[in-house]
Amino acid sequence: MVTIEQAQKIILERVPPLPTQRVPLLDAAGRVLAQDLVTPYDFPMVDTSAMDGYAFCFDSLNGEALPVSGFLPAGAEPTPVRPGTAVRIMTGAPVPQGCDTVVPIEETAPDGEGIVLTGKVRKGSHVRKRGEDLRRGECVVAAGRVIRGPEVGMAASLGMIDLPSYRRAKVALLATGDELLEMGAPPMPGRIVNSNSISLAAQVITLGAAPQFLGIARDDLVATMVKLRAGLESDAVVVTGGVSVGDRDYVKEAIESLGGELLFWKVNMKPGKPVAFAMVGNTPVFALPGNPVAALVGFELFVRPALLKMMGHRALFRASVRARVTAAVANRGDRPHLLRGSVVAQADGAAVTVAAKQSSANLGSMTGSNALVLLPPNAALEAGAMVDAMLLD
Ligand SMILES: Nc1nc2c(c(=O)[nH]1)N[C@H]1C(S)=C(S)[C@@H](COP(=O)(O)OP(=O)(O)OC[C@H]3O[C@@H](n4cnc5c(N)ncnc54)[C@H](O)[C@@H]3O)O[C@H]1N2
Ligand code: MOO
Repeated sequence: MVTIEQAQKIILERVPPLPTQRVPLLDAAGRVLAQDLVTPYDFPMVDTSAMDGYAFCFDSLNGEALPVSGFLPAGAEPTPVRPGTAVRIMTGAPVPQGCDTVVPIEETAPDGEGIVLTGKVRKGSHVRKRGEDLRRGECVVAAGRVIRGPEVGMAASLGMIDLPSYRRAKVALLATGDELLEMGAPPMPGRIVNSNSISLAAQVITLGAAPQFLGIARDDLVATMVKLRAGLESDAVVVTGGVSVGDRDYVKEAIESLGGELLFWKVNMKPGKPVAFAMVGNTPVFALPGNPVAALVGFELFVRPALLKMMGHRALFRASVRARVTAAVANRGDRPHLLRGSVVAQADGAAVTVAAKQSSANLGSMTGSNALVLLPPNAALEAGAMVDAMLLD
């Protein structure tokens, strides 16, 4: 049996990064940038007005009214401006030759055919200088950053239509168990609906990866091997159920019969002790327990960091906050217990309320929760004690 940290280390040492590819900007959103994005241009490309106002040469001011010689909206071609005159200019228009200063409309007053300046003016004011925002050759987004709205916007502003990014992991999901019913079937005594595959698929999508459903394998070695082999076409396989010590738990045997290298089985934690991890060729295979909460907790701790690493992410683990428990909690078992709870921000810091029912078969302990609190064996905490709560969203 390994610890949570040992299991994570073994997994992260083995999972390979996925290939990178250039993809259209919208498809790149949510992926990780594979190469530094470098601007081939200065931005702004020319000195540009930052205000709707008037542009002129500061040194030609002589206290007299300035005749206005033209109008320059954004997008128009600028023509040179004679010293001692001003041009009406709009925000975003290039500052024309002969001008170095802009005053906003509100700081001027009309005077015959021209204007007078009503406020104090500084030379060069309200002009965004060429290269002030970005310098040619500068890295504007570093490799390893997650691509979001601002990053695709930046790429578009450089004239690009695609970005080099890591591939989305294709994650095959296999459920095992004779008791399982297909989704949509009414649950009945002794039979349960396969909820794990859809739960895990939703988590996979949230990470920016792509789920692929392998369906349900009956409790039979050959049936499990056939489905598992189909999953090896994907970038990773996640199996649920059939990984404990039961007479019909065939998952480990199926992995090994396909030539897989079993790297660990059983992690010292609750829920989710019977977790196995294997490499079958280059494909990581995660065998999670069938209990729905154990499967989701196993996904959080082991599958999520692995998929993130494969997809080029640098931050692989969830953030934690120090939080006050709102009621006494205890772990009477001999395994570290990951309690599901709900963290809220309060005036005096974060508080976490641990779900009342913590059975690993009870999805209800997770549906209302947004955090996991690790309680060591035999720990007993009073209300108000401080814990680390790992935030799940
Ligand atoms: N003698 C022992 N028995 C068990 C041990 C043990 O150490 N010794 N460990 C227990 C723990 S802890 C867990 S967790 C479970 C995990 O067992 P398996 O991974 O083999 O899972 P199954 O037995 O196939 O299923 C457990 C449970 O989960 C339900 N299930 C299975 N698949 C799904 C699915 N796709 N969707 C929803 N629910 C599913 C299944 O019906 C069972 O109720 O083993 C303990 N036993
Ligand atoms: O590890 Mo199991 O999830 O305690 O039931």
